[in-house]
Amino acid sequence: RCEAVRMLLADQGQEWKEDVVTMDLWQKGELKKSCLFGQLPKFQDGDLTLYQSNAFLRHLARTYGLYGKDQREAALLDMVNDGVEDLRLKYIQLIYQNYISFADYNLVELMRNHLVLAAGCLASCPLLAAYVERVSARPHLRTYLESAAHRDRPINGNGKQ
Ligand SMILES: N[C@@H](CCC(=O)N[C@@H](CS)C(=O)NCC(=O)O)C(=O)O
Repeated sequence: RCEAVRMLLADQGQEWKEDVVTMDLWQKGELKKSCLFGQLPKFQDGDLTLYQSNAFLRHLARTYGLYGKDQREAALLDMVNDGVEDLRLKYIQLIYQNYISFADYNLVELMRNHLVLAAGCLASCPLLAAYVERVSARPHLRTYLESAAHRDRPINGNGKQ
């Protein structure tokens, strides 16, 4: 949420000071209570305190002349920035809530079965091989895949593998 602000400031030749909040401190709850919407980031410019990262960007855009040349351009820039926010919300959903679907488990299971038959069978498909590795390395899944419950279970009903 802060990186676009850092990028804007860096590109405008500005310096800034950061107070990095650790998870331990945040989980104590006192800081959260002090935040206007119960969330970070918080931005301070002199005696002006802001919450909401898009408000930081707009404030800096007004400060550094990055908000278009007139009200019409400002309206168009708001529209674009709101579109970026919509995209960011989808990205956040992907990363924090919907990172893997049921189809991934199904595909990875089938690919792993092929690897049992022929360990090098994905060698000519490096993206697919890396994907299977990546999904298989998810901590809970990895624990299960390495367990006897998984390793010792026959894959095919006719015993071939
Ligand atoms: N709309 C807010 C979203 C802020 C936000 O999602 N903050 C998260 C961290 S990126 C947060 O404080 N999470 C901890 C919590 O909600 O307790 C913004 O753009 O600044």
